[in-house]
Amino acid sequence: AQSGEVAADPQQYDQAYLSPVTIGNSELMLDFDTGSADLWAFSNETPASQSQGHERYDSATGTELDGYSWSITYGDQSGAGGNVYTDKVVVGGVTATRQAVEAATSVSASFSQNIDSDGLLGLAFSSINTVQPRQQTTFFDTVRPTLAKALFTCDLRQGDAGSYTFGYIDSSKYQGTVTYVPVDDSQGFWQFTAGGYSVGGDNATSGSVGTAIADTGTSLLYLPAAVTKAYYEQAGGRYDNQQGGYTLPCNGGAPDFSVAIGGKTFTVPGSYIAYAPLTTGSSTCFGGIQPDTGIGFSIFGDVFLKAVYAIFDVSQGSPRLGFAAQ
Ligand SMILES: N#Cc1c(N)n[nH]c1N1CCCC1
Repeated sequence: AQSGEVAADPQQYDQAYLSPVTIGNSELMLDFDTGSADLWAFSNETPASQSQGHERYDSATGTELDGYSWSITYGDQSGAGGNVYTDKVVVGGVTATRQAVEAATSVSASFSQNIDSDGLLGLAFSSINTVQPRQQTTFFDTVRPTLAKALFTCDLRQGDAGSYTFGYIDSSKYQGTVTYVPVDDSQGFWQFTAGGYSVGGDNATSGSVGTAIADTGTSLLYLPAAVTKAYYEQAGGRYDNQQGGYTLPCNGGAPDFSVAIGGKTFTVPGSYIAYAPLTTGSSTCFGGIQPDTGIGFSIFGDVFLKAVYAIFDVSQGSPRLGFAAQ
């Protein structure tokens, strides 16, 4: 049975985390994304004008799936599309011998400009993979029958290298016990229900967050508008229409944010919520908590995930998420 571990290296401000993946004879840095289900890469088929500075997958090592294509648009309106091959993919020593690899023939500007990232490795459910005419499986779903345990874990850190593991839980990476909650995979996401919250450690947990997804591909923590408003009232923040979100002082006074999941409380340090200065040297920061208005559910992105050890587990038949304090 296979198991393995791969580093998750943070980009500036922990905007995304990138991990080394070998595809055929190419080694690329991919953004592991539990919020999508396509494994795609810059490739020899991506126009040079769009791929300056990126490592590229050389599809010569793959077997083309004739007549297959893919096209994806993310919530931030970025996107990519192209052709499909099968090839050998290795992540932290875990090998998928015939993994669907989606070679980009076109990528949107934000992908071209982010030269650290050579593509994405989707870890949501394969039901939302975009390959046509026949949907393909994610790397996790491809290797799952060969794994020691049918799960992967995520240990993201603030401003430091974290890791993903496949096939095993590393108990040295968390403190205390793991709290598991059921996952509703009907929309293809790692969707769960979050409970009451509190700001700044005041134990009067109020309200309830509700339906949420665990999404490593999203930088911030998107919460219901009322919860977000309550946080910034205590944090001394304000909604800045020009910035398109809440901002707050960078000065280290931001209160912690706590949320109950499975009856256990998990806390995001205030320092994670003073996310990044509006511009270099500014004493006003863009907030790491933003309203989830229009999304349809809350998104527990990297701002939350780097405060916990997360276990994405399908070993029990129906899927579940495990959280433990880091
Ligand atoms: N928007 C968005 C988004 C998301 N909710 N999960 N992953 C995302 N992206 C991965 C690369 C670009 C955006």
